[in-house]
Amino acid sequence: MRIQLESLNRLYKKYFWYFAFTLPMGILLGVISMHVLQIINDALTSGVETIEYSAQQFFITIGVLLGLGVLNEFVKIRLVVNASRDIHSRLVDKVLDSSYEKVESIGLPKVNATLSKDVDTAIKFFQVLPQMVANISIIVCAIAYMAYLSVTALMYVFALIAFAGLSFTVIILLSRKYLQNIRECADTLMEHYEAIVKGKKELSLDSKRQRYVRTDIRGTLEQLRKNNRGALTLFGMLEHWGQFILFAILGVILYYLGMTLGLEKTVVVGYILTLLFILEPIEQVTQASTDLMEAKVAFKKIESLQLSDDVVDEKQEVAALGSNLNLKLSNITYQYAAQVESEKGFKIGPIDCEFKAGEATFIIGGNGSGKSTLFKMLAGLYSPTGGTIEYGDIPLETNNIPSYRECVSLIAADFWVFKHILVNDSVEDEKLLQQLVSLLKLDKAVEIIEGKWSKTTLSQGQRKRLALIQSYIEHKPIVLLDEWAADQDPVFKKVFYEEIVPSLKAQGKVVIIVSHDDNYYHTADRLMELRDGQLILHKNNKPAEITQNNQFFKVLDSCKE
Ligand SMILES: Nc1ncnc2c1ncn2[C@@H]1O[C@H](COP(=O)(O)OP(=O)(O)OP(=O)(O)O)[C@@H](O)[C@H]1O
Repeated sequence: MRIQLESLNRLYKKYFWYFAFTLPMGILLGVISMHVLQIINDALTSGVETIEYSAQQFFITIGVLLGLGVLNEFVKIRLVVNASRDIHSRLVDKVLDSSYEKVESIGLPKVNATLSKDVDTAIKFFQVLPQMVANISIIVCAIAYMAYLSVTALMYVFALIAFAGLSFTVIILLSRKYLQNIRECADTLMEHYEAIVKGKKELSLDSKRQRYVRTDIRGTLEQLRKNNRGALTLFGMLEHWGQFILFAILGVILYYLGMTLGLEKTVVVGYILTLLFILEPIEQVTQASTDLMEAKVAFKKIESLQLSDDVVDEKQEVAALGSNLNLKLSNITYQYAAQVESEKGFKIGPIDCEFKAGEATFIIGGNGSGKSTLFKMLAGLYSPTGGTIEYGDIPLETNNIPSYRECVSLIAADFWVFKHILVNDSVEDEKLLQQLVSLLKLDKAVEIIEGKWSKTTLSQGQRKRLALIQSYIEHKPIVLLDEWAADQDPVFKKVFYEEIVPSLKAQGKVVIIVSHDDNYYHTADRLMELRDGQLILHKNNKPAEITQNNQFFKVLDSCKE
């Protein structure tokens, strides 16, 4: 598949005027630099009309060179820093605007590697391109000057330059494979780093596993070393080969054209001076070609993630679909792609079921039975591969799924607590937030400072309580809780099942909970089981009426006063 470098084209368009300024300016600076060289050469060889005139020419020209060079530098710096910010922020937008399914399938290490490494490499494109154009223009001007001095000598120079150009191209093309491999190794290393940090506990307890992990990482590092060695050897060769060719040209001019064929002294000196002058620009151009190649590989990597290209209006709020509505699944299925070629991927469904507003359904099921998958579908994070989900009487489709998601509050097994607390700007909700914090015994563990939790590095049970508070004060009409109570003390389990869940029901919410707390199954309106992707009804209950005496209702009432 040929990957279009969309992000590069977009940046080209956005910064067209920067390029339109800096690239011709680079050429102009090249021409002026050569003029300086010409003044020096004239002063050295053919003599000058007056010393004053030549000196005046010289100092005015280098003054102009300084002024234009600084101006060009300002524009180049703006181009680089603005483009760098844009690539970073565009990539963040792409991750945010891509579907959950997409980001999940790419995986954290790849997203991390691209955000941290590729962007910085890609930005080299904007750093080196203007410099490269300026250097190329110096080289072109130098060639023109040499042609002016002697066309015959230039033919010899050209023959050697053509040979050098050909060899440069071959070397750069050879390096491409190494660069791609290096980039792949960076992804694998990110995965290893994630594993050794997240799996530190397991590794500390098992030296055999540590040995395996160490061997794996060393394998990747060895791959990286070999590819780095290959790429750096080629790049090093490129640099020295370029220098060698240049000295070879100097040798041909000095010994063959000058001393053997008797080329004029002014021409020989002019050639030698010019070639020495363009030594650095040539080195920079060769270095820049390797940087550009690396930048191109990084841009390709960014594009290959195939993250969303939609431009989402971030200020536009997505309206929720509505509340106090039933959630109905008709013939719903979800099929994962096969992990191994010979086996079929896991399939959930077909499921027919209605979750009523004001009712709590508990779902039980063994490991791998599909509970998390079902929750992701119910939350609108996965699109079912078959069947329809209706909220109220509205079938969920691509155009209304963002509005549906606004109705859902999910605490998944691998939940995340953001520091920023989303709470309505009302006295009642502010009070409710404070009450919830103290009811769930978090007031000693965490503070609320300027609308944020003071910290989120708490125990798993405490973090889950923070997540529950956030979920509660969001007032969303569908609440999905994946084994929320599993990490809680008996006292919090009791508050949860006997007070919080009844209060959510009383507010007319659809409440679905994955639970294995059989002591509290009687508090559910319905107990269902997921078995191999099939949802089976176990029993319908008539849970005891909510007593207005319960502690949580008192808390709610106190907030209303
Ligand atoms: N991203 C994925 N790609 C392919 N298959 C997957 C993916 N995620 C889960 N599965 C498969 O789907 C099946 C159900 O997984 P799911 O996580 O929904 O089960 P679960 O009931 O939540 O399990 P647990 O109680 O262990 O968390 C499993 O067999 C799992 O291997």
